[in-house]
Amino acid sequence: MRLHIADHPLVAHKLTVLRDEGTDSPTFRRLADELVTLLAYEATRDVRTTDVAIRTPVAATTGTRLSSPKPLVVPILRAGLGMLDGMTRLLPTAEVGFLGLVRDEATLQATTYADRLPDDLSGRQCYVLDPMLATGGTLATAIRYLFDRGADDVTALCLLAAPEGVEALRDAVGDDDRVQVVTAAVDERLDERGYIVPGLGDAGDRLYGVV
Ligand SMILES: O=P(O)(O)OC[C@H]1O[C@H](OP(=O)(O)OP(=O)(O)O)[C@H](O)[C@@H]1O
Ligand SMILES: O=c1cc[nH]c(=O)[nH]1
Ligand SMILES: [Mg+2]
Repeated sequence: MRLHIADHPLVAHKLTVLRDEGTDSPTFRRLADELVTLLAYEATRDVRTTDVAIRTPVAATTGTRLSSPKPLVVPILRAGLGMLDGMTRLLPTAEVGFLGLVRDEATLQATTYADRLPDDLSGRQCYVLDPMLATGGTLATAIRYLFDRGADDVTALCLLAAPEGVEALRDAVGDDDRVQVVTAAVDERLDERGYIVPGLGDAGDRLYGVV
């Protein structure tokens, strides 16, 4: 598994406002959207492209366009939805599949409650959107789903990760280079409730309200 931590002052600035408990929901949504666009720039570095012949007003030249089949973007409901617009702004031709997972706050086990993905993902590059990589259970389940359906590679975009979650994911996927995690930061640790410290709290609640 490859891990990329976006190291950029704009990312650090936006993340700081996102973490602040005084940041209201509309601002949180806007910043999550902006941050994912910055992460998407790094996350799509290996997106497949094809050469294409074009003419500029001056000369003939060879350009680049995204290859087929189209990339698949998979937001993990609920909180991953807050990253979808920012991602599709950069990848407007991508298709979108949905996975709904919720973590039991007592056992920290993730269960799947929604699956609207194509059955066959052979040849597809997949981009999973989930703001929080905490224990890693949710992301490990999502990645397994995608590979079980034949995905070629899976890149996860996370706003924040815990070291424990990164290690757990490494244990789950091993040295499989087809898996990449791109995150704005790896924080200090998980607390006893499985929350990222210092983190930003419950991403879904901050985006959409407490359930
Ligand atoms: O790494 P893990 O320990 O599995 O935890 C991370 C998951 O927890 C949160 O989802 P939550 O279960 O709160 O659902 P929500 O997005 O609907 O709020 C978060 O959005 C991740 O999906
Ligand atoms: O810190 C955390 C951990 C899991 N899920 C969240 O939304 N936040
Ligand atoms: Mg939540």
